[in-house]
Amino acid sequence: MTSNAPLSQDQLKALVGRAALAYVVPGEILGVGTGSTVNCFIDALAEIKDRIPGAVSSSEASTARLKALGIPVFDANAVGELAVYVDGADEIDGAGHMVKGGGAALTREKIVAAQSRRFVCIADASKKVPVLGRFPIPVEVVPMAAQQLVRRFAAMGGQATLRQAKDGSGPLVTDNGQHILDVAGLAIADPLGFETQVSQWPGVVTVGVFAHQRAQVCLLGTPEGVQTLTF
Ligand SMILES: O=C(CO)[C@H](O)[C@H](O)COP(=O)(O)O
Repeated sequence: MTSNAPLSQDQLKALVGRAALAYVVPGEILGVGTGSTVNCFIDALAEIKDRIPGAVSSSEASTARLKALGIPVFDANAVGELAVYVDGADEIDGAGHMVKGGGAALTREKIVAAQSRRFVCIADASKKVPVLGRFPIPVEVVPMAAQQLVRRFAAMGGQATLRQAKDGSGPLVTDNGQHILDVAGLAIADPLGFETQVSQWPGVVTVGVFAHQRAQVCLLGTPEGVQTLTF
């Protein structure tokens, strides 16, 4: 018996996670992002792990999942340029610019993306937006600069809040020992300019707008199946 029920968000994530296998280059180490969509990709990747030497990971969480599935994880400093980087996004616009960092892994994600020739973004269709900024922009910051940066964002019309740990223990601490500001209320008309400007503010480690490291391909999970966007 077949069902005509629309695919759930989880099913769409699984669909694009599997579709990304087509971009894995046999014999080459690949870069792996972070998040629930990437978890689907990692699970699918395990089925073809004999075809790749391993991965460079963008977070402790992805490293643990890769290793648990028997996929070797390499130090970014031990390898050269990567052919492909597969990661999710919180938002993606029509030019492949993204907002990332909902999972707090933005700094290592941007580093691995910068080490890779091609960024393949995997996302369900709800992530596609005309203009970035509906999702509050994550910014990883050095803790002592947090309130100074809250004021800087306020001056440009944004409301920045310090992200809290889910266990109620206080501010969330990233894999790099830093904090995250989530900046609401900004419509990012010029992603490249915004990323360039905010990256220069003292205390900013990484801004979660990925314009310099934009996607070249997006596999978007839609009710009609996987839509491939190229930028
Ligand atoms: O940037 C990220 C983590 O820092 C993720 O890619 C982004 O938050 C999307 O996650 P998900 O696939 O769970 O929706």
